[in-house]
Amino acid sequence: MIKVEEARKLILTCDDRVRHVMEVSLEDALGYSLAEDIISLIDMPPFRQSSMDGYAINIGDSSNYKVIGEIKAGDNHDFHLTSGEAVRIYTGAPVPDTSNAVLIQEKIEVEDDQIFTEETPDSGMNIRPIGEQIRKDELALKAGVRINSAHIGFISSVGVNKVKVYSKPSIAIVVTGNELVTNGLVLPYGKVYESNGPMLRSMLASEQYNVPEVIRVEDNYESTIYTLGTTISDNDVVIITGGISVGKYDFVGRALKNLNVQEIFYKVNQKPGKPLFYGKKGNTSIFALPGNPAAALTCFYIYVYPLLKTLEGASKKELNSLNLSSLSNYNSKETRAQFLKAVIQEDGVQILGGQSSAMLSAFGEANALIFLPENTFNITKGDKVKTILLPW
Ligand SMILES: Nc1nc2c(c(=O)[nH]1)N[C@H]1C(S)=C(S)[C@@H](COP(=O)(O)OP(=O)(O)OC[C@H]3O[C@@H](n4cnc5c(N)ncnc54)[C@H](O)[C@@H]3O)O[C@H]1N2
Ligand code: MOO
Repeated sequence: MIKVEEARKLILTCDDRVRHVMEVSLEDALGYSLAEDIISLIDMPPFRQSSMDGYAINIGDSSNYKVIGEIKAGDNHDFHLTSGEAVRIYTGAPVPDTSNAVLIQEKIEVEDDQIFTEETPDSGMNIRPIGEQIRKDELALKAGVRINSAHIGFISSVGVNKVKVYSKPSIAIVVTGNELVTNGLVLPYGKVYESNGPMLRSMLASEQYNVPEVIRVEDNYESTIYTLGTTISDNDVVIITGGISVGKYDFVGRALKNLNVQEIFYKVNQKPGKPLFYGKKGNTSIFALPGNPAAALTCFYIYVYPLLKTLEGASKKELNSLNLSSLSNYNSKETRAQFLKAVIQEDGVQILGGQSSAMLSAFGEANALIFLPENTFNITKGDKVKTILLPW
C-alpha cells in the first residue's frame, strides 16, 4: 500500500499535458488561472487623490486658511493655491498640485470663506500619491494566480478588461451501486439515498468548475465497462465513487483494467479512503473514490482537488494548512495515516466525534481535517497537529 505523501506527490507530478489557453472578459474570469502575467496599464491611483473629506491646503504659517473653491470626486478642474489657501475637497477627488496636505473636516472650524485648524499639518497627509498601489507597466498579477473576486476588482482598477486564462478540465462524476436511490423518491428497504453525486457536484460548483450531470451505473461488469469507457474518452477527469473495494460486486477496478487504464496507485495507507484508485488513460485522469461518503469527500480534497488545480494551471494546488494545538485528547489503535474531521477554534483545533467514513454529519460541522501520520496512536491536548483548512 502506498503512503499518503507518495500518493500526493504522484498526483502533483504525473501530469504534463499541454494546457489550452483562452481569452475571457474580466467578468467571466472568476475561478480561472491566469495563463500570462497581468501588467498594469495605468498608475493607480492615476492622480494625487484625497483620502478624506475635508480641505486641501497649501501649508501656510498660520492656522487660518482662505477657501478659494471646491473639488468633488470626478471633477477635472485644478486650482492654483498659494501659501495659506485651501479648497474644499472630498474623498477620492484630485488634489491640486499646489496643495500639500488635506485636513479632515472634523478638525476644522468654518467661518464664511475662512477655516481654522488646531492641527499642525504634515506634508502629504491624507493624500494618496500617484501610483501608491501600483505603477504603470508594473506586474499586477502573476501567471498561475487563480482569479478571485479581489483580483477581479484589482485588475479592473488598473484598466485591464480581458485576460488570458487556462481552460478548465471537463469532469465527469459516475456513482456506482444497486442500492442507490434518487433523493426525493420512496426509499425501499436495503437502499440508501444517493448522496455522493450531489455532494461532488456542489463541490465542483463552489470551485467554479463546469458541473456535470451525475452518471449512475449499477453493480454490473458490462455496464460498468461501457459507462466508464465512454466517460473516460469524453472527459479530462473522471471521478467515480463506490465499487472500488474487494467485494464480489465491486466492478470498478476490474472494469478499469479491462479498459486499459494505467494504474498510478491503488490503495493508500490512510483512513478514511484506503481503497482509493488513481489512474490514467491517454490524457484522462481517473479517480475511483471509496463509496463511503466521508471517505469520498476526504479523498476529493486531498487528491482530486490538487489534480484539478494542476490541470487548470493554478500555481497554488493544495489546500492551506497550519500547525495548530489540539484542543482534544485522541486515542486510536489505527496504524494507517488518518484524516480527522475537526473544527478550528480561537485557541486551537478540536477533533469532532463521528469520524466514521460512512458519516457526513461531522463533516458538515468541520472546517478542517487534521492529518495524523502513520502509527499516531495518541494525541494529547496541546500537541501540535497538521490542520488542513477546508475551503468553505
Ligand atoms: N473485505 C473488505 N471489505 C472492505 C474493505 C476491505 O479492505 N476489505 N475496505 C472497506 C473500506 S475502508 C471502504 S472505504 C469501503 C469502500 O468500498 P467501495 O468503494 O467498494 O464502496 P461501496 O461498497 O460501493 O460503498 C460503500 C458504502 O458507501 C455507500 N455508498 C456508495 N456510493 C454511495 C453514494 N453515491 N451515495 C451514498 N452512499 C453511497 C454504500 O451504500 C456503502 O454503504 O469498503 C470497505 N469494505
Ligand atoms: O477507507 Mo474506508 O474509508 O476506512 O471506510
